[in-house]
Amino acid sequence: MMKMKNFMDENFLLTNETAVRLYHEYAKNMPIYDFHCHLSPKEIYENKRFKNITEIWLYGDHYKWRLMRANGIEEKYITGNADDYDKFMAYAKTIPMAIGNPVYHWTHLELQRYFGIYDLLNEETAKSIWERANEVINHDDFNVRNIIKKSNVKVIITTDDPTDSLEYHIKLKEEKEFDVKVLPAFRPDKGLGIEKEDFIPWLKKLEKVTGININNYDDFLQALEERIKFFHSVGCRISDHALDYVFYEKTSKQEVEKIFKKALLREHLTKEEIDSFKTYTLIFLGKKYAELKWVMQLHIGAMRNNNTKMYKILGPDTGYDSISDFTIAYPLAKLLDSLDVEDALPKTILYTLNPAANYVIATMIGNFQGGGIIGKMQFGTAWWFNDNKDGMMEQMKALANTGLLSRFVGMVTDSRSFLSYARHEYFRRILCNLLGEWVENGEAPNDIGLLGRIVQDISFNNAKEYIGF
Ligand SMILES: O=C(O)[C@@H](O)[C@H](O)[C@H](O)C(=O)CO
Repeated sequence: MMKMKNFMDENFLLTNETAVRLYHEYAKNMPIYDFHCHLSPKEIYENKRFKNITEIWLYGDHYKWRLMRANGIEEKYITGNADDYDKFMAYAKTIPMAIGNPVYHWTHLELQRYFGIYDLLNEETAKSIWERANEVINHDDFNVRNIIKKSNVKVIITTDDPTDSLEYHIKLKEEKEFDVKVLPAFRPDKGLGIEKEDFIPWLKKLEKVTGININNYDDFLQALEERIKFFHSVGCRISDHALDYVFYEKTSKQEVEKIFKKALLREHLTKEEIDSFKTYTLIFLGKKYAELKWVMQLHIGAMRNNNTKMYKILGPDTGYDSISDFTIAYPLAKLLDSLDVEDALPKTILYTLNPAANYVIATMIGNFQGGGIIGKMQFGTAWWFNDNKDGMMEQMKALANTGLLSRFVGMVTDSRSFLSYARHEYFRRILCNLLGEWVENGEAPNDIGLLGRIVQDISFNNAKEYIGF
């Protein structure tokens, strides 16, 4: 008779002795290097406190919002004006129905790690958990900076528009007593969105922060370069691009200059013109990133804001995105090759939202490794709809089957919630179990020292070496 494992105990997700050793002896106490998230540097600087568990959990997390909607919860209890206790009760009603979803695990991991609560969250336990969690939250020492330090986070890299003042990154950098590095990532999506309604208004913001009047494409590139230099001066060493589809159009600067002029006049642009602008501009930026030894992140394959009605009410990043199924291999190879052929391809992390493209990405990075840089090209961690047990396993197995899992820069929270650092624990448990299974099946040597080093490298060391700081 097989012995049933206890629910989410100290060996959660660890199914063999080697995995248990790898997690508890090597992974568990490694610090966190979270190089992609959407946390507010302002809230870190101001050392934000929270009024209750609803504010922490439900004010910004569209992962939870999607589950609540699927459970028939009315929007007023999700993003609407219901009171916080009623929102929490609605969430407590949803969680028991979310078994199998990573949010079910994350919810209970966060209750355990940050509140010492080991009960299951459901309608019966909700009132008690609300009271006990809020009692912890109401303590003076329950603030953003202590959450970060308790989570053993050493580096946080946020997601920042080129026109951002980076005011709070600069203020945090000047503070010596808070030894966690909070650094910006250069995310110029709005600068590549020439087809979007907010492109011209965004150019006005770019003009304002740079003092450069943008009357032509050269002015535009000069302004972008100014902001890259500014971000670099504040400690930025990484960029980030959301490529909802992968574009590539062979073009010339002269062609793009004409396209840019048309955009300034708000004239219609063809798909070919839009993609020519995006291609040339991304290649320009990639060269700048390479010059500064920055990392370039490409988040590929999201299909965003699919619900028109709700987008008009709630705006972007509110749980109405999904996976697109554009083919990416050819344009992505041409984009990367256009940089590589000029020895201007920066260290690059490729994320795919479509897991069907896992092996496209895993094999693509092998086309451009080299330059004496360990893991120059990276297959980014299972992203968004894939940051679950299956998705993480599949991404790591694809990487292992085609490249070097040992050189992987590992997990990111990619979150808007300060309690999401439990996702690193979740990932590390899955990683240790994967390696442990290989050992127990005789597919990997029982060399706990070697495997332990690989686990610690993937958990922290590789990202630190790859990005810096
Ligand atoms: O950076 C992105 O494009 C995504 O991470 C996006 O922000 C999404 O809302 C998210 O946070 C997924 O976890």
